[in-house]
Amino acid sequence: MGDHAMDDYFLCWNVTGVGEPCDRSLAPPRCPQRDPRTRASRGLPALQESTRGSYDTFLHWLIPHPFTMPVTNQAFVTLGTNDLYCQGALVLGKSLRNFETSRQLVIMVTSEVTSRMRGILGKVFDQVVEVDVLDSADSVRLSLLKRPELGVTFTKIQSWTLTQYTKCVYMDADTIALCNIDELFDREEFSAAPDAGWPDCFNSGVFVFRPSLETFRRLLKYAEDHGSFDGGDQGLLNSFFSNWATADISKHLPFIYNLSISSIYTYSPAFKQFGSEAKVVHFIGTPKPWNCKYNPQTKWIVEEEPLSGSQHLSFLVLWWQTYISDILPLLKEQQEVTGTENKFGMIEFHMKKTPSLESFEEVPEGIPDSKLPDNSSVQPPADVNVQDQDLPSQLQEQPVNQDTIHMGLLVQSASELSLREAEEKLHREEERKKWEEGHIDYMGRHSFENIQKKLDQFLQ
Ligand SMILES: O=c1ccn([C@@H]2O[C@H](COP(=O)(O)OP(=O)(O)O[C@H]3O[C@H](CO)[C@@H](O)[C@H](O)[C@H]3O)[C@@H](O)[C@H]2O)c(=O)[nH]1
Ligand SMILES: [Mn+2]
Repeated sequence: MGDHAMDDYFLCWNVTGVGEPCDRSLAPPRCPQRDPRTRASRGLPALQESTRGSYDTFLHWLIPHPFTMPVTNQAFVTLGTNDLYCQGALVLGKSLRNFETSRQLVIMVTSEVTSRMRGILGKVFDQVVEVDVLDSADSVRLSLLKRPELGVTFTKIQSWTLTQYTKCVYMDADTIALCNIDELFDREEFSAAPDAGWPDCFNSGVFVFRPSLETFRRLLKYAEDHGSFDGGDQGLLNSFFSNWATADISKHLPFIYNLSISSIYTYSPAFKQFGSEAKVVHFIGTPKPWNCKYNPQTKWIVEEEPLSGSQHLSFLVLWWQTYISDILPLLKEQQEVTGTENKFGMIEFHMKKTPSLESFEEVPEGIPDSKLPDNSSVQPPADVNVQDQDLPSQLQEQPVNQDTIHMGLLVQSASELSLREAEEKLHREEERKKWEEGHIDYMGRHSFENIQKKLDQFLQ
């Protein structure tokens, strides 16, 4: 346990008696756990009067609580080099917030991330830090992995420059937390979980590290001298922290902190046995959740090619439910702040088939509960064969947030959601606007050759 959190923890332990961990239900008033509205929205029972009046409660009100006291010198860190990956980062950030992390949330972005997206990221993350793109430019090795885009993941090593923090947990933008995972800060650099494909290597989607300019410099030098055996950051980091596999078992994070989605079907008995203990799911490889299509009516993934099993799909659905209940409202807020004429314009971009917008301008008051979207469970539609008991417990209950119901209704009326199409459409609109405003990229996208190519494609 690190730094400030340590003192607070011991204070609490001394007061409540050694051996008796703090009772979260007795947290001080500023703890959202005590707020009846938060409790109701998360499906928690209301606190009983008797627990409020006890001597212990009184002491807890006076003494900082270990679970809610912010630890400002430690952070969860993620990376988004474009608006699509940032959508993933938003879901990750919100999942950490929903489970009341006491650590700071930081996202590193690169120049390609739009100001619109940075504004939204600022609502979830404590810090949005611009970093330079580092690219391994190692197309030969990356093509072995069939993922040419992963060279850009070298940018991840910029995490070591965040020296305002003493310890950090890096998490890929394609991960989601299923519970509070602050205990990861008890670990030391360099801790990570085994990679499902080659368990003597760690997976670089979740790791504990200590920012240091010296380590950053050494990593850069190592990259220059040796490159990366897989072309991405994972190869580089595994070579750099090469004694991870053998030196210190405490630096092996349990697999449940980085449950690779692929292992659900490559070792399904293990998933059956241990899946309910999962704390972080990692949507490694493809497709990423934001590249899948989601149908809000059936509350299930639209399968264009058969995907890998219903448990896999359940996690994708969980991602989408978090997106719909926690991220879409932020997009709407942002829209209102920036005062764009079309109130639901941005939402429209997130729908494949959008019914007429007028019908959503006002959501009628007093809609019976039965008509409200039921976000309370992640279940496949009737024709999808999955046994309830096969699903991890986290997937069987999803909090309903009263504030998101309007948005839920909006989204429920769309037949399919696709973030990729949404972003592409938005990008095209922005390009058109730039062109109309006279910002023409004569040397690049709008060069004569490119325009000629487009015309040829069109005329074919
Ligand atoms: O265009 C991109 C690509 C990646 N990322 C970031 O880099 C991370 C890693 O990329 P991802 O597509 O998630 O890679 P994985 O499918 O998880 O593949 C593996 O291989 C990568 C390259 O070595 C490692 O970075 C991953 O941690 C490892 O799980 C993402 O989550 C993002 O945070 C971007 O921001 N933009
Ligand atoms: Mn990843």
